[in-house]
Amino acid sequence: MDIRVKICGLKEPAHVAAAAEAGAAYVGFVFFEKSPRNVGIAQARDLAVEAPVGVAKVALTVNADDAFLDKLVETVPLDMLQLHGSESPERVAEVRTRFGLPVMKAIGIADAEDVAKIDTYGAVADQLLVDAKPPKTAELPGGNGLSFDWRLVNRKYWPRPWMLAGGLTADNVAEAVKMTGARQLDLSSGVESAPGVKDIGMIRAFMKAVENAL
Ligand SMILES: O=C(O)c1ccccc1NCC(=O)[C@H](O)[C@H](O)COP(=O)(O)O
Repeated sequence: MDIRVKICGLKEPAHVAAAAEAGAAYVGFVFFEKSPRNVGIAQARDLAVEAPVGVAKVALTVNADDAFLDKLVETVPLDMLQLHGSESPERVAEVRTRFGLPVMKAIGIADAEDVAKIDTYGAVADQLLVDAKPPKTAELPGGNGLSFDWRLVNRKYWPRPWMLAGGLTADNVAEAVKMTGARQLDLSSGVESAPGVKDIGMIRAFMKAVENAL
């Protein structure tokens, strides 16, 4: 079984193309103004329209309201919405119904109590993103290049497809897959030469490391 990879925080068509060419199944666009990876709706539209056929285009939003999501889904050809804020299970269900796209809910993990939340969101989301919980001092609610203790999700089963995220790199991905059993992975910082600056060589190296991880 192949591992499916999502490369998040892409801002340039060449990086979207390189991710797809290297075998990424998903590409992610970040809508969060404080992020060095932030894109506007018009920019995301151009990236999505030019994306190679077959790669799934995911929009990452943080506690977005209906007006923003209306504009987003009307303008950008998307395959999935990723909710990366403190959206409640009720809000996840509402977004799923209202916008007619599969919804992936990110859950930040620092301890076993956080792991229990995955079951709650598993009842309402199409996919789950199991990510490191951001430190209280972090500016960003995700994309901080930090891993959590992978033993917390070792041999867990959830009734929804899930992705492992948080601090993945070409150097640690084999161990991450071995410890967690993840079959989908999501990363951003691990393929960047500086915050928000994707590196095609690092994208290729990560995808190669994933191929060798199984
Ligand atoms: O990447 C951002 O800047 C960002 C901003 C606001 C919310 C979430 C954000 N990123 C989430 C991700 O890119 C990934 O889902 C994940 O957290 C992995 O990030 P990384 O640890 O950098 O590989």
